[in-house]
Amino acid sequence: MTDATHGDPHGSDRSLAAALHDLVTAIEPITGYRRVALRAALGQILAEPLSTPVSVPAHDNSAVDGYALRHADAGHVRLGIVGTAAAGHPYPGEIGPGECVRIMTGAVVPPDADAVVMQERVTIDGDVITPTQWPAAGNNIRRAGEDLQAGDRILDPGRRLTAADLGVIASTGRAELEVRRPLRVAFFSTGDELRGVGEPLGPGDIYDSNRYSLYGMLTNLGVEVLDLGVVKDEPDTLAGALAQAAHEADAIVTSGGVSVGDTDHLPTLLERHGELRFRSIAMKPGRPVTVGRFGTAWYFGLPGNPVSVMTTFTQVATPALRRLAGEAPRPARRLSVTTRSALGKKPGRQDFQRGRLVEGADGTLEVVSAGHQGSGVLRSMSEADCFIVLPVERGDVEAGEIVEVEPFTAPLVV
Ligand SMILES: Nc1nc2c(c(=O)[nH]1)N[C@H]1C(S)=C(S)[C@@H](COP(=O)(O)OP(=O)(O)OC[C@H]3O[C@@H](n4cnc5c(N)ncnc54)[C@H](O)[C@@H]3O)O[C@H]1N2
Ligand code: MOO
Repeated sequence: MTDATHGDPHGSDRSLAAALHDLVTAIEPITGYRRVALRAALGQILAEPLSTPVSVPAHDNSAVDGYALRHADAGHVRLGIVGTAAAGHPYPGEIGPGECVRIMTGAVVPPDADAVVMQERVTIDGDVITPTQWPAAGNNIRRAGEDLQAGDRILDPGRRLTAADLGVIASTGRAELEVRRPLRVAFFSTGDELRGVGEPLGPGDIYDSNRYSLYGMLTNLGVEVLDLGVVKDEPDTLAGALAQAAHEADAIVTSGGVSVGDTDHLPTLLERHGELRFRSIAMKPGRPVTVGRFGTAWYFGLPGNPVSVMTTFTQVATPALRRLAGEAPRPARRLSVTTRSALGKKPGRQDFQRGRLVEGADGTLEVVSAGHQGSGVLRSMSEADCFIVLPVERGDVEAGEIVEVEPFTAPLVV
């Protein structure tokens, strides 16, 4: 058959950046909010501005175990210990000239003291110390409010809360907060060749790996997942699965069936029963990525090749799902590093090659290729820790050239 018969839906590929900009602009975040206990907010999206009613720390306190003293006493050889301050047990009295207070890390610094000497810097004789090295005024004192000042805005709505955020919020005494309801994402694999793990394979069959990598990426994104299994390459069956998914979820992610073969029905179904926004991007792998809407649900049709699924999920679906979930924009972090490997590249598409960051001879970061770059070689993803992002117009890259990398991230660790 000729091109005239088939046409070329990829003929005028758009850049990923332009397509994403239009897509993210078109997406309105879901609504729906709930009040949750602090721990339940981990990985959820904050829906209110958070300010702190208290300063953190609340008081000037000691950074070390030692002795709180008056800096004006710097000439004194000997200081009498008049009391003790421990965390949670402030010293209630006053400190006069030539006096000091035994103080533990975290204890409130008595109002008369203006420096703390570490206990390793004194000699002790009964109730008397002799500093062997005088601290400068203010030394070893953590000032009230040096972390947060009462009234400070600490977090903005749209933030997906991390472990560090939970700690910061707890430090202000807050027990409950308002978060957005989680995004609900239905996903399924398409393909007559697919078998579930644990099943025997017939001739030409393969195991459905995409539903596992998708499950992992969706879960790491912090959304609620609805696994609709494997759907046959049959238009009515696919239309039924899409209708069910659109009914039950805010977004649908599928793998396979978006290219131009006789069993690739999804773009046509989207045109007929939904709204097709685009079905091709100048990216590799993942060119036939297909995006649109079914009913009220946003639809992401990821090309079936296992590496294409993971690449288009991170580069296309992730920013869109984040926006839909109500998360504030978070541009991918890219770094310029030297490539130790030569990289094959044809001009025409933006490449997302798989790489591994390594330490160069002078301690700087370098990247090596994660091996065979075929879009079916999933091992290259699992061995990689970054994408090597090569611009559309670039050709081959020689070892020693500077390239951009995008490290894979574990979003909820800190
Ligand atoms: N004539 C053309 N053919 C192809 C083009 C093109 O432009 N013109 N584009 C190629 C590109 S690029 C890609 S990517 C693929 C995408 O194809 P589909 O999305 O239609 O995916 P399938 O054909 O269904 O599958 C592709 C490949 O991946 C395997 N697969 C599918 N699902 C799974 C799964 N759940 N787990 C593991 N492996 C899966 C499938 O068996 C195929 O080998 O189209 C090119 N063709
Ligand atoms: O875009 Mo396809 O993903 O090159 O294999």
